[in-house]
Amino acid sequence: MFASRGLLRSSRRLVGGISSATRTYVNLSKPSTSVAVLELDRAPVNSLSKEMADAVSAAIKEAEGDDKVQALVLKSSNPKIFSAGLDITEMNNPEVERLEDFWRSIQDLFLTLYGSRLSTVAAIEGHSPAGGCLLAMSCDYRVMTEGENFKIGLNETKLGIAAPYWLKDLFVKTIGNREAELGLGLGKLYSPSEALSVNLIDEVVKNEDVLEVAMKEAETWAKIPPKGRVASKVMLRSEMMDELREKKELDVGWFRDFIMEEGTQKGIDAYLKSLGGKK
Ligand SMILES: CCCC/C=C/CC(=O)SCCNC(=O)CCNC(=O)[C@H](O)C(C)(C)COP(=O)(O)OP(=O)(O)OC[C@H]1O[C@@H](n2cnc3c(N)ncnc32)[C@H](O)[C@@H]1OP(=O)(O)O
Repeated sequence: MFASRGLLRSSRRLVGGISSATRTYVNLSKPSTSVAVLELDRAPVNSLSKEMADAVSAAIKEAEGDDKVQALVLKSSNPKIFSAGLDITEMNNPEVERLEDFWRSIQDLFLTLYGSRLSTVAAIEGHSPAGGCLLAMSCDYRVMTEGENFKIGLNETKLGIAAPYWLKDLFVKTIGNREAELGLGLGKLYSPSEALSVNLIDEVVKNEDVLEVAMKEAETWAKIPPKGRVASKVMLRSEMMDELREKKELDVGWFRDFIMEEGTQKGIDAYLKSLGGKK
């Protein structure tokens, strides 16, 4: 067994170039010469606030800055929650300017992770709804921990919102049009075995094995000569990324208008209150 926590702690270093408040949201380590590990670490549920999204993007770029690193494992500090997706409080009664900046940070995170020169392996520990599923789908390979109560998928419609067009495109690319119609329309959250059966993930493993399996997979990808590997990734992914780069501000406007609608706000407010039954 890979001694994940000890190893991460011993090789942990801080991400440079970002504020000290932001640093606390991610841990970047390099347990082997060619593989870096990026741990999401924003309690309680690794939700993606603007600062969290910026921290993850910065950490990916930092890992890319090391020429020896060819692969990255994305994991969680919480064994039951990979990421609860976007921080819903960012969309609840927001200041317009902050809301727009938040969305730009989410777009940038997607472009950074999906377009990384590194081979990326998601070690999906537990729940991974919505934006969590976006992180996982942006990777090259997905390993998820077993446990039929864990869920992954795009449940946006259940919050009364819609996934942006580029997330819909990524979903279609990953699981095909028909399954995406069902998944998006119903806001379906898949158990690990269901997710495997529709190719949303690539492997289901025991909780205690997830990092070891993800590391092994990352080492396999890291051994592929980077020139051809990266060129293939660019061929497969650049069209979608170019389109988003071109339409970034249009997409910001769509997001802002959608979120600021009174009906959307009512839905988000009710959903947030229902979470944990505490708010
Ligand atoms: C047009 C717009 C397109 C925008 C696209 C949006 C994509 C998104 O990502 S929207 C976010 C969707 N995410 C979810 O629906 C997940 C919601 N969370 C959960 O289902 C559960 O929290 C969980 C299954 C992940 C974990 O369950 P658990 O029982 O362990 O924890 P909870 O008691 O529910 O939560 C603990 C704590 O955390 C707060 N919280 C949970 N998720 C979020 C979140 N996404 N953003 C902000 N805050 C979140 C929850 O309210 C609890 O807070 P309190 O302890 O203060 O009550």
